[in-house]
Amino acid sequence: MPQAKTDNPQPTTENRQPTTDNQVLVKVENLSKKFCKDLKTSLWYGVKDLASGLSGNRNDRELRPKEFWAVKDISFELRRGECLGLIGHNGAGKSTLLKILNGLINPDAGKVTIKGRVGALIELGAGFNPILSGRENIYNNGAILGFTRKEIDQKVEEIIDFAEIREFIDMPVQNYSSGMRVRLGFAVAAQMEPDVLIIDEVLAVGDLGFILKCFKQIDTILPKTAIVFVSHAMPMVSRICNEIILMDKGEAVFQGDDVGKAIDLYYNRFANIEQNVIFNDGSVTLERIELLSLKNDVNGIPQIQWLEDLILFIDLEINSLEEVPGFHITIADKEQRPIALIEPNKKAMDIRIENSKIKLTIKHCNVQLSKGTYFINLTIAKLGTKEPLLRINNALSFQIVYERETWPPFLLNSSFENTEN
Ligand SMILES: Nc1ncnc2c1ncn2[C@@H]1O[C@H](COP(=O)(O)OP(=O)(O)OP(=O)(O)O)[C@@H](O)[C@H]1O
Repeated sequence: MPQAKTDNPQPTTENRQPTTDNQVLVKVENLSKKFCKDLKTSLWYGVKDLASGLSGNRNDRELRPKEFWAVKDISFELRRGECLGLIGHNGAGKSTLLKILNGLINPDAGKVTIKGRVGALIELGAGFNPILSGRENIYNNGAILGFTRKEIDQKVEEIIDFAEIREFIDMPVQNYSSGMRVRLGFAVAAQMEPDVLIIDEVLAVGDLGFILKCFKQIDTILPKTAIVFVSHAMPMVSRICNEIILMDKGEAVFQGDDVGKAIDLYYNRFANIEQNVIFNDGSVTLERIELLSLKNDVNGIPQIQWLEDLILFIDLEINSLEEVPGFHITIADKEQRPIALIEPNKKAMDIRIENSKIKLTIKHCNVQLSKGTYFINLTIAKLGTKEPLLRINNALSFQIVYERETWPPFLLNSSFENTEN
């Protein structure tokens, strides 16, 4: 049966390769892992596999009833200085892949070869003995990584300082908060100078101060380390990864160094978000919200070319209103973070009142939002107050089209024109 093979040299700092070394540290070849949806059937298959394994009659590449591929045919290589991001929706197979890399589970097909010392931060608290203190766990983990007691003695203070939990270091880990466990876990994994560092989701549990510290540490060790990083936080992925695999149902649906493109594909899955009326006091009804666009995508989402004008039409039916209301319009990005306000001023806004209707046209010239999907959130309030009449999130989604994939929300059209006096 194929095994996750970990080829660990004696973990001394002397045998580390120079940073310019192009040696492949993680090699994953056609890795597959299947699970069974039903425990009883799974146990039955286990017994059958054992018997057929003995007679050498096992077919690892076929699914039996109730089985599915959690990881299917994944291959990649990682060298020092490379950080691979694994992204995908819940259940895509990311953690299963990490667990195979870390030797926690065996694959059904394929092979993993890892060279050097592996630091892993896979599940919150995994790898820690809950009844031992933080300090004792540092020694345990260090020993598992192959360090001698003397070597750990030299590192332990650095680890405690990095984790910033000195006050609690002699308390049993089971009494730590989740953030404290992550701090200790990352400090051990990253400060032990691993050749390969495997990080699952858990970083998100840390507070911002600690996350920034982790980024700094990752930047420091990356030239000497190969990193595999799983996260749903795309800003984190884009910040540290230079390779990416987008997984879906265990398979790599996108793989390469175009991190922005993979993130865009990931988000496209969630582009069709429905309008969400948050508040409506009944005084106005939204009849139409539309963008002037020449093209729609396959899902009917209007598209605007980068640097084109954004022209927005809003028609309201007045039910009971004494004066023209104020319009507050925000643009949110794919993660629903508000990234821009459209402040309708007299020049860019045209308001017409026809019978019982308000027709508003807003024009914003030369849109410099970068390629991707955005959402318009609309609040209509009494003029000069914040008292809302109607609030709708995702009133409209639209796409900016451009050939360049960029992660930041703005791609500014910089030029030296008009800078000279
Ligand atoms: N031990 C197991 N037995 C049976 N099924 C399992 C087992 N471990 C994981 N699975 C299944 O394998 C699939 C992949 O799970 P995995 O945890 O790898 O996904 P993931 O991409 O890490 O998801 P998330 O983003 O939610 O963490 C899921 O359908 C999950 O239910």
